[in-house]
This record gives sequence, C-alpha cells and structure tokens, in this order.
Amino acid sequence: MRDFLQRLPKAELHLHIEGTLEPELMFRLAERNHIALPYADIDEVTEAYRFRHLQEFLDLYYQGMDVLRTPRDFHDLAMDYFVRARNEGVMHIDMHFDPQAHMQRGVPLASVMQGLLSAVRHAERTLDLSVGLIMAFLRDRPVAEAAALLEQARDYWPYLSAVGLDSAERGYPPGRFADVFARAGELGLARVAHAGEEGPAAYVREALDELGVERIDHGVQCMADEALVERLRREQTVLTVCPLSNVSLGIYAAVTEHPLPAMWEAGLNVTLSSDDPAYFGGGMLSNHLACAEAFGWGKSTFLSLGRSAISAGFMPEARRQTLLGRLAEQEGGSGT
Ligand code: HPA
Ligand SMILES: [Zn+2]
Repeated sequence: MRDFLQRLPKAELHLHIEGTLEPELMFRLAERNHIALPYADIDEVTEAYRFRHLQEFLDLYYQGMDVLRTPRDFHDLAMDYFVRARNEGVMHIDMHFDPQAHMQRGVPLASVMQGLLSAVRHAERTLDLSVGLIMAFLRDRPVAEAAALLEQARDYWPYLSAVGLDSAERGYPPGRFADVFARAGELGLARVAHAGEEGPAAYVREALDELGVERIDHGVQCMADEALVERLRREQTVLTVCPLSNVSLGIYAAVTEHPLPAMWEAGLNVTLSSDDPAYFGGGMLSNHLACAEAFGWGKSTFLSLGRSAISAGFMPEARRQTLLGRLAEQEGGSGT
C-alpha cells in the first residue's frame, strides 16, 4: 500500500507554505539572519509542537516564521517543501501564503512574492510540479487590512489563483470579509476559505453564501448539520480535509475518530491535504498512510480521492489532463 500511495499522483489543495518550515531549516535560516531562537536544539522544537487547540499552534507558527526575512529565505522554504512533496508523489500544490504575517513584522510584500514566485518557477521547470498560489487573509486581523493588502498586491494579481481566509476561527465569522472577497471575485480570482475547522458549521454556510467560495478548507464541522451536509453533497463542494492536522490540534483524539469515512459515505467531495506538515506530523504520504491504516481504505478509494483533488486544483487544463492520465495509469496497474 505504501508504494502505491507514494506513486499515486497527488494534488495537494490545502497547504500553508509557512507551515512547511522544518526545524532544520528554521535553525539554518536563524543562523543566516542572526536571529536568536527560543529553542536550544531540534528536539526542543519538536517537544514544543504539542497543541491543545488551533491558537496554541498559531502562536508557534507565527513565531517560527520570524526567521523568514529575505526573498532567498522564502525561495528556500518553498523549494525545500517542493522537493519533499515531489518525492512523496505530489504533482500539484495549491499553496496558501500569509502576507500579513510577514508585513506586520516589517518584511515587504515584494520580498515574499519574489522568493515564492522564483521557487514556483524553478519547481515548474525542474520538478514536474505545478503550483497554484492562494493569498490568504488573516481573519483575526482587521478587514480593512485585508482590503488594503489585496490592492497592494496589484502587481501580483496575474500570478495568483485565489484568495483564502485563515488563522484563528472561533469568534471571527467569515461574512465580515464579504466585500474583500467580492473584490477578489471581480478581479477574476477564485475564492476559498477555512471554515468549520474549529468553528461551527454555520461558518461553512456563511463562507459559501457571503464569500462565494468554491472550496471549503477543512469543513469537518459540517457533520453537525444535516441540511448543510445535504447541500455540500448536492453542490459537490470540494472540502480540503487534513486528518493529521485535525488530530494534532485536538479536534479529534485520533485518526480513527475522524469523520472522514462518514463524510465519504455521505457522498461529500472530500480531498486529502497536509495543511502544515512540519507542525502536524507529516506530509501528504503520511496523511494518506494514516487514513489507510485507520479506515482500512483500499486503492480504489484513494484513486477516487486523488481524482477529485486533481479535478479541483488551480492548474491549466492541459496539466489537469496530464495528471488525470497519470492517475489512470496507476488505476490500470492497481489491481482494484
Ligand atoms: O490549520 C490552520 N487553520 C487556520 N489557520 C491556519 N494557518 C495555518 N494553518 C492554519
Ligand atoms: Zn489550513
């Protein structure tokens, strides 16, 4: 199964590039930028990565990214992950990034964009990996700041696939960002939002109705609302589900407790992603393996999930056909 899951051409639709910062790279960048870290060594970092809820993670996530200062840092961060992901059979990534988290500590938007865009170009040329860019707004920061960021990013609009909404969820209903998302829609950008991760099912509905999103990141809390499940099933809204993330943040006690099998049974359009692999115990392959082990899913289920993700990824149509073709090759050889 491991070989099959590794070879399976995968599209990862929910990935925060800042959440791919492995402790090794954090130490390397801290040294390069002469920054003192609050950790003595890598073991201390790993020890600190025990979270009871989303906010505890976010505190360390925003702290960790302080080592990212220059375009070269962002380039190295992204390439480091792209190489790892490619070795796990990932062929496409829709990558969230959090400009406000960098700008509020004095890193210019241009540094973030130059570094990430050069890594994306390099990966597309050398790794046979396609990448979509999702510029995320921090929902626990002022709406006006998000609106200003969208305008400030004018030079980069042609390079963006979508806007997203992330950070602390409870108490920050998505509807507050309706105008910003409407503007993004006018600009021709796709829209996605985190909703129903820790927050209530009502936030999922609100993201659909007031932000016009075409995908929901996480969305697992929808299972508490039968009518919403029925709507998500009818509309086949893509949900980017991240099982190891949900367990790491204490939303479920173990992968065996995760509602993914129930979501699948309910006919929801689920896909698998890793969210913040450096913080949550592994990337795409680990997430797939955890599901295989916990749910006993066979090859045909993973082929189907993989097809859903490729079908929904922000990539050119020709690339989509290539990846669907690669998936079909695996199907032919999978014996299912
Ligand atoms: O899992 C997450 N949830 C919300 N915001 C985030 N920003 C990075 N990761 C996350
Ligand atoms: Zn996320």
